[in-house]
Amino acid sequence: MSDLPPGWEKRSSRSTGKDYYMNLYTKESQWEVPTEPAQEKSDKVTCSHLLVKHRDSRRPQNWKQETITRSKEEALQLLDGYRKMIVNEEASFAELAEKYSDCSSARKGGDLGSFGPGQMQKPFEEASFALKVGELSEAVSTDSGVHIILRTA
Ligand SMILES: O=C(O)CN(Cc1ccccc1)C(=O)c1nc(-c2ccccc2)[nH]c1C(=O)O
Repeated sequence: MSDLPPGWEKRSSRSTGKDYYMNLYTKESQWEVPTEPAQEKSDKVTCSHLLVKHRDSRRPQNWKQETITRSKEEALQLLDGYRKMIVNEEASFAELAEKYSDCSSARKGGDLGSFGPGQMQKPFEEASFALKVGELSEAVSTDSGVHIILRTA
């Protein structure tokens, strides 16, 4: 089968038997074969993230006013579990970010909107700009904590 862009997979409709395509990360589905977006040189990306803070985070407190005492190792293990649930389609990115992210963007399912170079901490920016649309990052560490990032546009 021809390669599909990251996150997409081919399904066949139970009712009509027709093939359709589902994006595992964004949960969108469509009849047309998804193609790589035109490689426009836009200097912005749109991302969502799930932040797990730890006791060495610059501000070890979350939007629920809880003080964070977990170690970085524990934070990475938690994050790995969330990433597996998303990739295995046990939950959507937005659901887990809303429930578990220590960032105030949790209330928006982790959505950060669009940003250009120079706006985010360097490790976060580099990871975000390396993602294709629909792609989910591995764990990324910043002064705020550890993150997984989903590029949505
Ligand atoms: O790093 C710090 O000294 C404190 N911060 C920065 C911050 C604090 C409140 C709102 C937004 C950003 C955070 O810890 C933080 N960083 C983020 C963050 C980091 C990278 C990308 C997007 C958000 N969110 C938060 C948060 O509490 O909600």
